[in-house]
Amino acid sequence: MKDPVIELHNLTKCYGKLKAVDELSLQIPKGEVFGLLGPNGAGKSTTILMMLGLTEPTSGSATVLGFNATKNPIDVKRKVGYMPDSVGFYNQLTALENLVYTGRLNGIAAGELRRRAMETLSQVGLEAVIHKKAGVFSRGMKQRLGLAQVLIKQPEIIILDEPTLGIDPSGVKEFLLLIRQQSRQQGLTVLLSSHHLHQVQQVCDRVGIFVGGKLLAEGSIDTLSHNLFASDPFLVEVELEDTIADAKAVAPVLKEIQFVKKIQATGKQLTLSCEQDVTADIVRQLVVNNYAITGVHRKRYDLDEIYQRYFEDNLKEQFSNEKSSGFFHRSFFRKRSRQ
Ligand SMILES: Nc1ncnc2c1ncn2[C@@H]1O[C@H](COP(=O)(O)OP(=O)(O)OP(=O)(O)O)[C@@H](O)[C@H]1O
Repeated sequence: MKDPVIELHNLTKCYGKLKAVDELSLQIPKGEVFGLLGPNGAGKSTTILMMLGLTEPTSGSATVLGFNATKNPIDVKRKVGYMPDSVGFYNQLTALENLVYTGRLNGIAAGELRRRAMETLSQVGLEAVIHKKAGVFSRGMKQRLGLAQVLIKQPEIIILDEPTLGIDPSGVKEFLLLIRQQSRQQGLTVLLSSHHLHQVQQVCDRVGIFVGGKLLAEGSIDTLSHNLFASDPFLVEVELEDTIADAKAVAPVLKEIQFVKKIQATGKQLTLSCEQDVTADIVRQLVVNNYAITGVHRKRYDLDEIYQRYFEDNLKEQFSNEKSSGFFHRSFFRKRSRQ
C-alpha cells in the first residue's frame, strides 16, 4: 500500500492470560474511512488505545503518521483527534464556550479561538445552537459537539470509538454521513469502531472484521463479498405479474440457459440459482415467452451476511478455544438487538 498513515504490525496486547489483541496487522492509507467492526470485547478499544500511545502493546508496533505511538505518543496526539465512546462536556457552558475551552487546551491562539470554534460548530451542523448549554443537548447533538472538539485542532487523522452509540437510527445515518463528508472535504483519514453494520457499510471505504482479538478479514464490502461468496450460486429473483403453478411450468423456457442450475417458484416470484450472472438472458427468455415481468433483483450480499459468514467460519475453527466464540456470538447479537 502506498504511504499508509496508520500501520499496525503484529500488534498484540495481553491482559494476564487474555490476548485482547492478537497479532493485528493493518495498513490504512491517507483519506480512507476505515471501519473496525466487532462485537463486545473484540479488542477494538484496546487497539485504538495502543494507536494513541495510551496503553503499551505487549508486542508488535503501531505507527501513526510515521511516529511510533508507544515511543512518541505526544507527536501522535498532536496530529490525531480521538473521540472516546463517551464524551464529556461542561453542561453549564454553551456549545461555543465548551469548544473555545477545548481549543484553548489544544493551544489555539487566543485571537483565533472564537472564529475557529464558530467555524467548527457550523462544520458539524450546530450553528443554530451555539449559545445553547451542552447540558440540554440530545445524544446526537452531543456527538456532533464531540466531533467538533476533535476537529477544532485540525487533525490529520480522527479516531472515533463507537461514535454512534445511543443515537437513534436516523441520527446515526446523518452522523456517519457527516463524518464521511468531513473526510472527503478535508482529506481526513478516519478510523471508527462500531457494531452498526448497516450504517458502516454506507460510509466506510473498507472495513475490518474483528473477533476475539483477531482481524478475520479486511477489505471493501465488494471484496469481502467476492472472497466469501465466490463459490456460492448467483441468485436472481424475478417478480412476475401472474402467479405460476410451480417451477416445472417455467423450466422448459429457461432450460436453454447454460448456467441456470435450479429454479424455485413461489406465488409470483421465481428464484434462480446460477453459476454465473445470466440475469439478462433470463429476462430475455421470459419476455420472449410472454411472461410479464414486474421486477428483477440480483442478490448482493451485505455486511450482515458477510459478518455472519466470517463469524460462523471462525466459530467452527475456534470451537475448542477457551475464549468461547459462543460468548462473542451471543454478546454481539444481544448488543445489536438492543438497538
Ligand atoms: N484494562 C484491562 N484489564 C483487563 N482486561 C481488559 C482491560 N481492558 C480490556 N480488557 C479485556 O480485553 C478484551 C477486549 O476489550 P476491548 O474493550 O478492547 O473490546 P471492544 O472491542 O472495544 O469492546 P466494547 O465494544 O465492549 O468496548 C475484553 O475481554 C476486555 O474485558
